Amino acid sequence: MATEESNGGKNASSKPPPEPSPLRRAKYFKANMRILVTGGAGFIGSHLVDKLMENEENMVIVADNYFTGSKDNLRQWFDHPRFELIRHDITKPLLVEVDKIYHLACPASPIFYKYNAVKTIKTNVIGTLNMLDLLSEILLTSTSEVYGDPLVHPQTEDYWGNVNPIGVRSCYDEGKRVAETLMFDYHRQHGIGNCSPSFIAYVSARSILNTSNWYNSIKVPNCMKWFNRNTDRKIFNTYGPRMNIDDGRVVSNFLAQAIRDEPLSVQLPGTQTRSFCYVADMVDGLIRLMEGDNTGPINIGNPGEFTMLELAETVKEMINPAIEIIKVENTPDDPRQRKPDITKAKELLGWEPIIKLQDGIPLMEEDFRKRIGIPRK
Ligand SMILES: NC(=O)c1ccc[n+]([C@@H]2O[C@H](COP(=O)([O-])OP(=O)(O)OC[C@H]3O[C@@H](n4cnc5c(N)ncnc54)[C@H](O)[C@@H]3O)[C@@H](O)[C@H]2O)c1
Ligand SMILES: O=c1ccn([C@@H]2O[C@H](COP(=O)(O)OP(=O)(O)O[C@H]3OC[C@@H](O)[C@H](O)[C@H]3O)[C@@H](O)[C@H]2O)c(=O)[nH]1
Repeated sequence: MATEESNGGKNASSKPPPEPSPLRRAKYFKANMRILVTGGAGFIGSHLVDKLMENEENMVIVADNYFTGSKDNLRQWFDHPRFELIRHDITKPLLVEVDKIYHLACPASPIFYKYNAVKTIKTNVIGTLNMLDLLSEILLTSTSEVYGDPLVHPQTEDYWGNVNPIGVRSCYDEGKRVAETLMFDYHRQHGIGNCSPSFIAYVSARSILNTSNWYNSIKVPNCMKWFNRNTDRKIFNTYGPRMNIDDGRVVSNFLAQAIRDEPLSVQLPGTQTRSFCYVADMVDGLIRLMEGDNTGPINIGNPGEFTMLELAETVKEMINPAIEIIKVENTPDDPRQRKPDITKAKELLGWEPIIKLQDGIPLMEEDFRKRIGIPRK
């Protein structure tokens, strides 16, 4: 240890401050904004990664357990020096130092989220806690399902919803509601305002000290508060290329059925409505929210509203006019209507969707035909 004596009697404080390391000027040191995308191997996540990778200042880390996602969706980035892929289940803590988190990990198709309901709710609750404990700016992709079977139409962000807490969909919609609560409790308790880059050293220190136990056992210093600008976004039904062909959601089901010459299965009564947003519009909205100063929640979705029968007619007309439309049993608690009020997104983010359903379906059809292996006749 340097003493006054070993310093030749000089007071250490009279020394000039050390020069910053020359590494600070190195390309990757100064340029990169480290961004974690949980669920980045999934449908929306992989499109988000593509967009984030376009910015040379971003280093993108994906954490995914591949339950509904696939490495194939990220193949184009495997050897890229600004990209990392980690097989990781977010119900377990993850030690990474990042500046921003897009927190998407969660099965989104009703078939898959009901398959292991306990795991789904753990992903939403424990997984979100684990991500919040990284003390970074974080954006949660919540869902229009938090409005349940809505009694307010179209849905505004201040509507509290009409959700069955013990139904088969609860693992997802109640799970996301708890995730939203956690986001806002962390925000109120530990965080206000924007991320300040000058405090990055504290983020680094955290991962050495280990995450949640350390975090829970100390009084969070004021500087930590700057990191926790949590943003919450309620996503409405999204569609586009790279959806799992057997995903089970309505647009992917109808497209795959139409391409395979199978009848379109409209679940009863067929008059229930949804609003469909093309994935590129969705990704644009997510990035705008993260880059802006708003906390949310903010609805992101396309307000164009269709009954499922109308959707089936549209797909039939555009892809395969010869196929039949049949009615099949529905599942419990299916919301009867859903349409976002996007006034807040327009005013605060300058965002609104630009791709109409009629323009988005052919883009998705092209991708599905390639993967199913049935070209257009
Ligand atoms: N697509 C939509 O219409 C829609 C609508 C509302 C909200 N959202 C939300 O957007 C997000 C992405 O949806 P998507 O349509 O891309 O779904 P997706 O199923 O294609 O992607 C989810 C990804 O999360 C991963 N994942 C699931 N559980 C995980 C866990 N425990 N640990 C790590 N990774 C895990 C999956 O493997 C997958 O890659 C989800 O949070 C979903 O709730 C989607
Ligand atoms: O083959 C099908 C599949 C679904 N449907 C109907 O289509 C409607 C939409 O069903 P989906 O399974 O695509 O999606 P849901 O709107 O029920 O849930 C979705 O909501 C938003 C997101 O959080 C999730 O992506 C998903 O949970 C429902 O009314 C369903 O009954 C059909 O008519 N036929």
